[in-house]
Amino acid sequence: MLIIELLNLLSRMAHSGVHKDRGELRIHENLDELGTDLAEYIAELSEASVKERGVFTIAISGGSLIGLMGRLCEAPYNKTVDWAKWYIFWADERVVAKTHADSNYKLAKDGLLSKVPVLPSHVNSINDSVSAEEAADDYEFHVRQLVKTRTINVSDISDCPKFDLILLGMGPDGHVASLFPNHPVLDEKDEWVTFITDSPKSPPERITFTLPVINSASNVAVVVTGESKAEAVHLATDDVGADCLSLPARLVRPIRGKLVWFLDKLAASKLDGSQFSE
Ligand SMILES: O=C1O[C@H](COP(=O)(O)O)[C@@H](O)[C@H](O)[C@H]1O
Repeated sequence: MLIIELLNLLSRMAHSGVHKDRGELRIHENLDELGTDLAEYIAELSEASVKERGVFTIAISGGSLIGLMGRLCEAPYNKTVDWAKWYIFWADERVVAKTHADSNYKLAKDGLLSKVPVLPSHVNSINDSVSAEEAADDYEFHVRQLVKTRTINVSDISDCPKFDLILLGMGPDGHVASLFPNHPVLDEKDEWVTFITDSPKSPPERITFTLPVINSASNVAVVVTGESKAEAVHLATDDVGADCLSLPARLVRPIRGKLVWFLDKLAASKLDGSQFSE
């Protein structure tokens, strides 16, 4: 068993690298390998957090990420992960009913949460019966209560929540959570959760964690697949011109935490390539 784990690790390391402060890049041959590595990564962080603090606070996103987390619902993880210790949050949510096809909650419920024994009271979804502004305020208030009781850890350098793990996807335009290119919310410094009513991607009304919260997490993973996102991956992680420095995905830089990019070969196809060894 140990030898197999070592071989797996070596094969993974052959396609990974660390790019200065823009994080670790893990490049996978296909979606299957990416899904396996992602499940193992999440399970390891869960185990470490539960050991250290008795809980695991994880914020998820919507989109393709949820399907890529599917391995967690299978053996061994469905049995070995301490699901009762998980507290689940959303890094962003669309302001629609929880039963709506666009709801990130519904996506996660159908694809993941209904298949594992998480406690319903630990699933921290948004209030879907109020305006976007109120939903953001409510969600921030709720997160503040859980920081006060230290269910969610607190940053060592600010009053920000320090989630054990924030999982992000990325759009072809470089957006993460519901932080879109050139949007004023990228400059938000005080709020933990904010709202937008003009999302360039439907639906227009959303709430989102702000960059200070994302960058205060202990661990952030950005999970990106497909050729349509290759250019944005390059702009977010390679040495590029000053005009790309404000791409939302490039602004993800945990201050004290660890950043890992999970990529398939297609998403990695436009990387400069000099920063990782084959
Ligand atoms: O609208 C959103 O898009 C991003 C990216 O989605 P993907 O399907 O291209 O992976 C997602 O991470 C975010 O949570 C969602 O609201």
